[in-house]
Amino acid sequence: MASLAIAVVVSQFHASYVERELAVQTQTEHYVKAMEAHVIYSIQSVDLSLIGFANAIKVLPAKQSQSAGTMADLLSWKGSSFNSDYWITFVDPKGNAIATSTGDKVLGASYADRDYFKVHVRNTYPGKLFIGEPAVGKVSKKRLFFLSRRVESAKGEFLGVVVAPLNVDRYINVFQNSRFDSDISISLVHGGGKVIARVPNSDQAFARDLSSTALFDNVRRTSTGTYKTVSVIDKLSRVFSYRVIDGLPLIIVVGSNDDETARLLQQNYVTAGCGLTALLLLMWIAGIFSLRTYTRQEEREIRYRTLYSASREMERQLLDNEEQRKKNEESMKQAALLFQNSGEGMMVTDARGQILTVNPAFSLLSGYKEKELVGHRAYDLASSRNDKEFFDRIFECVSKTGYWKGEIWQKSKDGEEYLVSMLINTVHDDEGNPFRYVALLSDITQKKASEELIWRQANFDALTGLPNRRMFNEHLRLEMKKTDRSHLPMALIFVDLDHFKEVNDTLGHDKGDMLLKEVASRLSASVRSTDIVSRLGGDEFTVILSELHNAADVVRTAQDILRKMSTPFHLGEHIAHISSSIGITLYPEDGRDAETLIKNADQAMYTAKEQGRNRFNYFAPFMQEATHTRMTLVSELREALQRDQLRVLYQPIIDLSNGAIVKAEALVRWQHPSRGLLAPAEFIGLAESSGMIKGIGDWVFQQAAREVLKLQAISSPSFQISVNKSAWQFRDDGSNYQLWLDFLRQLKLSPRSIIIEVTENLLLESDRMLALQHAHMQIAIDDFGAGNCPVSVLKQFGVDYLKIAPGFVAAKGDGLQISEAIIAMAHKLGIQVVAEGIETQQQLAAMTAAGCDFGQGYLLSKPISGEELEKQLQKQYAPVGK
Ligand SMILES: Nc1nc2c(ncn2[C@@H]2O[C@H](COP(=O)(O)OP(=O)(O)OP(=O)(O)O)[C@@H](O)[C@H]2O)c(=O)[nH]1
Repeated sequence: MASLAIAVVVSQFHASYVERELAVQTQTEHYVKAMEAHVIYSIQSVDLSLIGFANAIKVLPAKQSQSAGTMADLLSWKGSSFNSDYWITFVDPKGNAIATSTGDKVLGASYADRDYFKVHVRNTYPGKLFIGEPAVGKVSKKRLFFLSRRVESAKGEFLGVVVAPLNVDRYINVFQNSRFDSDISISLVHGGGKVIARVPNSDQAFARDLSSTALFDNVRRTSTGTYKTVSVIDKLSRVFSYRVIDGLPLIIVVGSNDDETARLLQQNYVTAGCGLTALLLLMWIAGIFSLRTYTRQEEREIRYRTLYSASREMERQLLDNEEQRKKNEESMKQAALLFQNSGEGMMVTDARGQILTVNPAFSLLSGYKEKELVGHRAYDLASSRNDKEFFDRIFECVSKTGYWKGEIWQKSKDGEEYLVSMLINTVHDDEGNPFRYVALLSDITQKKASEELIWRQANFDALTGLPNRRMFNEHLRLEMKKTDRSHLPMALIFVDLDHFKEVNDTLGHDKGDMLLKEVASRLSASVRSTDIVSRLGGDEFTVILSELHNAADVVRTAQDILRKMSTPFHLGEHIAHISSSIGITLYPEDGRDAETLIKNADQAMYTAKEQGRNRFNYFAPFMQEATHTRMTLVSELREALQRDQLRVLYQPIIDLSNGAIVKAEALVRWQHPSRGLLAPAEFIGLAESSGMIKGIGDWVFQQAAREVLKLQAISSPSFQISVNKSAWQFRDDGSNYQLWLDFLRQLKLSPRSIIIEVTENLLLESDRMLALQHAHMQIAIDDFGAGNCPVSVLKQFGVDYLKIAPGFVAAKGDGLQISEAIIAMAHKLGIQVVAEGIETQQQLAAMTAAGCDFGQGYLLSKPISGEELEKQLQKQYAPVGK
């Protein structure tokens, strides 16, 4: 029983010993992990600053990276965030300290012999952090170890080394505070062998070389482990756990004093051997002891766990930090890459606006190389188009918000101005003062130009450059508002050219365009610079006379416009004579809104046309009625064709030699449901202006063709009907000639059955007349003598008939002589002549005597229906016997 009890006690104490040894090992391992986390964390945060500086120096212009002043500026910027644990020094390529973040005078101190400098000269750590051996600082006399990085220019040239000396006291304090047991030793050892920091005995241990101790025997075998040895520093036997920090030349070593374990074990064995008598007592004591041991162990266990979870937390933070560091490093690299390769121009200035650096895209944009710009004021690059107020506004905005975005005209090296969209951002120092301004620029000259073009096209008339209808509407509303404020009336003037289409018809569209341009400049010259001239379209212009002080100004302007429009227009080799009709309305007198004013001015203008053109008219309420009638008539005319209200009447044309009806002129009439039979003069103008003339013209042509078929059957195949074609129809694309010919072919009618009556002026539209001639339709010149057609043109176009204007036919004396001259001339040219408007026997006799070929007029016959004409022809051709 006793031996069993002893065996139980011994085995219990042995188990307790093993457990304790394991516990000591676990404890040291936890320490190692926790301390490692702390060291890595601290080194990485210092390294981030080094990377930041290396990158900042990299983008500095070459001259500045060698300037102690600039470097001191740059380092001192961050200086405030450093505590006394570390600082940063920039060492030039020769090893001389140039500047330091503490602002200390380090000039002259040479670090060329330091390992952390030499490795970077040899470039054995490209792009990597180097950790130098611990040493006492040359100037500070503190115990330090060193982190350093090589600094290169953007082109890879060696610019120097940034070094952060770290005060080892920082680690000593942390290690000291982490120890909850004075048995424990914690050391940070440099990979080269020298102790950086150790507790306890920090003074003795600093820079002590451990490269030939058991630690390095173990380290050379494996990067982490546990071993037992007597410390060379304090001569105590310890269980040491160590770990080489991943990727860094640093080793964390934690030792636990082994003496207490040995002593406990020995004591337990002796007690166990004291005999059976003491067994129960022993068991009781041992029970209490082991309870105490367990209690102590439990306490420790809790502390280990706490420490362990702290170390895990640190590990986690470390991982996060590592990620953050990588991200930061990456984003710094990307920022540098972006700066160099961005398509957008970038410029960095100091707080006073002096350029520090620009990127290649900026050089491309401005034409200046970086070195030509550094040190100059950013302001100097702006074009003189921007005035001082503009810059004042920018500075005010930047100083208030730190930010400005807008468009600004710049001037390139070769003097060319270009527009950029610019974004200015401020970089502040740690005290919140502006430190740098970063400007991003992109050239928007082209974009702006095309936007402007689009805007111009949308708002201005391409031919004259005047505001178009859209812009006019905007101006009108604005001017009305102005009037509301100033209480000075405004006049809206509509100007429409008289018979402008004849210019197009006779001289061609190009000359018409020239005339419109000239009209635009004459109108602009008739008004004040504050008045607005617009072109609404076609030959329709408007003038807004704003803020009128004197009502007489409107009349004066209208008269001036009338005079200027009736002054001959020199269009190349031609001279055109036109006039204009003007409508005037007043705001606010005649209408309160823009639509009403526009309608009023249009009505007044239309009345001026009706009253004989070349005049101006003020709007009066009765005009509304007239316009209303006109509008109604237009909509009724639209339906007239479908409702079969149009009629064609035929006025016989007599062969003056024998009195026979040999031809007829087709004349259209509108059988209006309430207004009776309307003559062409009452609706053809409307048909032309509303675009209905083509449909009506085609319909008349078809009616005439059908009728001539019947009339030829009754009389002779030579019977002809003439149809009038208005100038408007000739301006059409010409495709309807083909339709007409097709129609004649369908009816098996010769093209010669139809005569096309045109005015003299139309004859000048040569190509279309030739097309007609080609189609073998005959041509008659209507109202001959009223226009100014050169005789040579008649011959040139193979005109078949001249119709003498009724005015000459009716006239006696000179008028008769003119008719005789026309007849003689026509006959010489092989052209036959029709006398129009014969109303009396005398006129008939005179024309017959003058040798005129054909006659037409009320004396001979009024226009009659197709059936009536058929009857008359039947009578004329009835066999003589009947
Ligand atoms: N050359 C030219 N002609 C145009 C342009 N725009 C419209 N026109 C023509 O301008 C003419 C305007 O015709 P209207 O005002 O109806 O007729 P008008 O001959 O001036 O006769 P009234 O106004 O009744 O005196 C039409 O023949 C259009 O084809 C243009 O840009 N250039």
